[in-house]
Amino acid sequence: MGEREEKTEVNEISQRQVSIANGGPAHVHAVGRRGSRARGSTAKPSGSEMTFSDVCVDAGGKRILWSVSGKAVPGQMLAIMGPSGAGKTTLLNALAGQTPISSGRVLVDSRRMSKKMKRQVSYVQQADIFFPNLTLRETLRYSALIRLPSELSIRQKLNKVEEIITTLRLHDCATTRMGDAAVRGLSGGEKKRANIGCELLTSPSLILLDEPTSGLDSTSALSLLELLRSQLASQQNKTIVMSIHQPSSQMYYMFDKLLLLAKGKTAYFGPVRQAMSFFSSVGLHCDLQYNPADYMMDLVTNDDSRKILIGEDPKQETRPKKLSAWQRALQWVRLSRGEREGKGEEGEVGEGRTRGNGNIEILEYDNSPSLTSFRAVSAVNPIATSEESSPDDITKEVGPVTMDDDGSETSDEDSLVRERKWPTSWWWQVCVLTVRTFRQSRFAILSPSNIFLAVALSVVASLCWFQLPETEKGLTERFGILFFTIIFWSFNPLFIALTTFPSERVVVNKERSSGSYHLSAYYFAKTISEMPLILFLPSIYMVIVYWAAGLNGWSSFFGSWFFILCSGFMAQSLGLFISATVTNRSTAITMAALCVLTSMLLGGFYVRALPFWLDWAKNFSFVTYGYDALLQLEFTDDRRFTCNEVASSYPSCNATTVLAGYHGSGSGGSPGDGGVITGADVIREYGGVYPLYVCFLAMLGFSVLYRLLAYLSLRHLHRHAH
Ligand SMILES: Nc1ncnc2c1ncn2[C@@H]1O[C@H](COP(=O)(O)OP(=O)(O)OP(=O)(O)O)[C@@H](O)[C@H]1O
Repeated sequence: MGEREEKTEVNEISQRQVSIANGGPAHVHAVGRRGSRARGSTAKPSGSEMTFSDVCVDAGGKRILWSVSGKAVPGQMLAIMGPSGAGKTTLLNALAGQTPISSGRVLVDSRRMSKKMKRQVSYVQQADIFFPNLTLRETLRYSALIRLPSELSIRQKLNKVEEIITTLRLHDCATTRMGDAAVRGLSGGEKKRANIGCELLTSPSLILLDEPTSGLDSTSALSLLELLRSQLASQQNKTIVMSIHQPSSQMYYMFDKLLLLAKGKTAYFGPVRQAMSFFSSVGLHCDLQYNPADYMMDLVTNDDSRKILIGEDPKQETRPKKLSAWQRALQWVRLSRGEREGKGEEGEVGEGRTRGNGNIEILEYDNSPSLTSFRAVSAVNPIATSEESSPDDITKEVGPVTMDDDGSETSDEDSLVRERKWPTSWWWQVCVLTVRTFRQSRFAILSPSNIFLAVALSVVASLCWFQLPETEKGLTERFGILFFTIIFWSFNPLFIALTTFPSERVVVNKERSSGSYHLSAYYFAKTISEMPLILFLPSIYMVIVYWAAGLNGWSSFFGSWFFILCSGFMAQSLGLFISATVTNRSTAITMAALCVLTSMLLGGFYVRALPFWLDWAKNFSFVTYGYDALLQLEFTDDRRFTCNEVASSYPSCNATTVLAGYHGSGSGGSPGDGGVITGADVIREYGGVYPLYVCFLAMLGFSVLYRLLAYLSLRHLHRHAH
């Protein structure tokens, strides 16, 4: 490609991205443009046309979807209906590219969905997954800042958010927190609209929604559907595909097309208004008073009618397949079309058996309605009308498809729709995510309960170890307070990470699956933003307890503070690693408890003399380095501890005998200085395994290692999930 052509393409892409974001009538992005071109129209901004043919999905060792086909076109709403377990969510996941399909094709504007194209398809999942502590406006703003292309100014992005808030009538709750089970926030309906709003930010050409009305009262459900119909489908000409359980008749007739599923198979696909005629034509008559959606649900849950519709046969794996009413109707259309067009051999139509041309298989009609019913079906069914396509024709409509370098099929116009891989730069993502994570995490880390815990334990510790004397009693008590401090400020960040990260990971997975940002940007932002937060509570503790206990002066205070923070950072990193690797929460807690208790045992307080073959293990305890550093900072060379009590009983008092009294062990040791033990004596006997700088480097090294492993684990899990 020449330089000039390249520039033109870059310009096109920039304009397209800006227009995508603006979502105004002037926006004609390449996908839509191609779709429009295909239909010979360029005037209207266009959604994307989605066709799926013979989609089969297997999971857990069984087939969940069986050759499901359909088509959704711009400006229309396609409803996917079916009883619980029919495969609606599985189909939507497959259409959104989040579940691999075993066979068949999903095409958007005649191209198979590549990673880049996934960004033009918005998928509003059933669960409303948000950060509970952010307000609705904050949620939309951060999403806009990251997901809208960098060609737009911040002001334009924020304006887009306000537009969405207005469109979805969310003004009244814009400053309300999203909330979750623990924190009250937006109502169910508001959350649904917020969920849709987040996806609308990027002005997608195709919107997939999984049961957006579930959990809503009938008025809210109707108003949500009206909004989707009028604002998105009619005004903005978007393509909407939505699964829905049991709509009222008013809601039902808002859809253009219906795909009815039963046990993973197609029971009907076509215009909603012709569905009832189709069912009548195969002998399934409906009382006019009946809500059509309710009636269809009855049909696909009733064994007899379902057999007619999907040709269910328990032994179908081994016996020649019975064909469903739908398949037979389809075959009839193919056959009659072949006859009309005079292609190939003329098909023979028999009472119980049909033999067709090259395209038509041998069919068995078992207990089936007569062929005349199928003629009737063809008269009412969209598959037989000229302007609509049957699922079988869907693949034929698609132009030549070739393979892209990323392994996805692409057509010759693909170069026009090459999107930049990420809408914003890595650094921009880090900046926005840092602010967002800070705002979200401050509620989790600095929650009232965590603040209360820190203050309460500071007070209790201060009372227990108030103004420790510089005697042998104070000396041994100092071991206790230092060990308690290091353990407390390791446990706390570790368990905060364990309890908060799993829910955060769900949101990140959702955002990452729509290609919003780099995982590394999120992870880097998380590390930076949480640093000041994890420093805050230990700082309160240190200020209170250190001086209340009368520990070793200013320089040791700052040193100890620093090492407590390092220890907290290291423990948080370990917590992240565990919760990123072990997705089951109770297993993660068990793992964490194992790590913590083992580290405590090996940390140098409970067991002074490990067996020689286990001595190396203390290097992997996350308590060892922090405790060792605190001992060295407390027992500096200039400290003097008067040991009169011990000296009166044991005239040859030395550091070993005093400390042995505390620890219940001790052997030999250097002679003391009469009744005085120095800090140097203590360190020589019981601390100072590693110099301070080694303690620091070890803690830093372990923190980086745990974080790196957590990152790799997250990346692996994300790739595995998608
Ligand atoms: N990973 C999986 N392993 C095994 N079975 C699965 C898996 N995913 C889905 N299924 C099964 O596939 C069927 C269809 O599930 P799906 O969630 O698509 O149904 P649905 O129509 O969306 O149901 P609902 O309306 O209750 O949400 C169900 O019987 C479900 O148990």
